Amino acid sequence: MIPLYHDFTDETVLVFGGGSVGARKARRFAAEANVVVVVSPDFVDEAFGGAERVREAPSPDDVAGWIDRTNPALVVAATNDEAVNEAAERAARERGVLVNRADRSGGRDAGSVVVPATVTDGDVTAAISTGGASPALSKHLRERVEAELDGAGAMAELTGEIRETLKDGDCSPEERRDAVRAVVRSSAVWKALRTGESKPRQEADRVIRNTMGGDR
Ligand SMILES: C[C@@]1(CC(=O)O)c2cc3[nH]c(cc4nc(cc5[nH]c(cc(n2)[C@H]1CCC(=O)O)[C@@](C)(CC(=O)O)[C@@H]5CCC(=O)O)C(CC(=O)O)=C4CCC(=O)O)c(CCC(=O)O)c3CC(=O)O
Ligand SMILES: NC(=O)C1=CN([C@@H]2O[C@H](COP(=O)(O)OP(=O)(O)OC[C@H]3O[C@@H](n4cnc5c(N)ncnc54)[C@H](O)[C@@H]3O)[C@@H](O)[C@H]2O)C=CC1
Repeated sequence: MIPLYHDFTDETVLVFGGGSVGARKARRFAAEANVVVVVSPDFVDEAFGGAERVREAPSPDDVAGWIDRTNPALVVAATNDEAVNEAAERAARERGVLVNRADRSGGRDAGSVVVPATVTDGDVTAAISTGGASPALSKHLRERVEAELDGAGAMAELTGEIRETLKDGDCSPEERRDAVRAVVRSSAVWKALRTGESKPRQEADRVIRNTMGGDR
């Protein structure tokens, strides 16, 4: 499997199953997707991220109709009824719609989607999957990576600005690459971004001056 980031901004996500797994996936996708619809005969007492909840218990034969009516980019099969999850997977696949089986780890068909554990800081996103082998490990590693990514969003923003400034200047692409590499490696810049004790841009400019001066 190859991780690819998918933009759901203008898309619909259709979730079957209103248990805690359906709720977690609904919250995840409602943070970005235009519309998230959860179809289930009952709903656990948890947040669904503002998703639309439809109280129905579709039979395996009914599932395709829901996909046709809502026209989703992704179907999440998160019921505790294997036949319904199976039908959702089949109907989605027949229509060329992405499908996430929450009740399956191994034996995936081509085109299936795994929801990874995710850490986000600003525009920076890290995703962790164990190929389905151990979701608990994905969660544990996500918690560890969270600390590592602290300040990464601000670092992306700062070095994004620096790249633009250097592109407008008269340095060569090699000099620009070395300067940006030095900034992202600088513990002084990271510290400034994380603590606010000094000005990140000033720290970065100091690092760049040293780099441009050949002091590497
Ligand atoms: C294949 C996959 C399909 C998919 O859902 O996409 C899948 C499948 C299954 N999960 C199961 C169990 C658990 N899942 C979690 C947690 C998460 N599960 C997530 C993803 C995935 N889970 C995909 C693979 C990801 C990968 O490759 O690693 C995360 C990362 C993302 C998310 O769901 O948002 C989220 C952590 C989010 C976070 O915190 O960051 C916990 C931990 C807990 O609850 O504390 C447990 C209990 C402990 C355990 O069993 O490990 C079971 C058994 C059910 C049973 O026994 O009945 C199955 C089905 C099976 O194994 O057959
Ligand atoms: N991917 C993951 O992270 C995890 C996956 N699982 C798997 O996902 C499945 C769901 O887990 P939970 O939410 O904990 O289960 P749950 O039993 O709490 O919830 C299942 C939901 O599906 C609903 N449902 C039943 N028939 C339906 C139908 N015909 N149409 C629509 N909804 C229907 C139920 O009413 C219930 O709301 C489990 O079968 C389990 O194998 C479990 C834990 C974690």
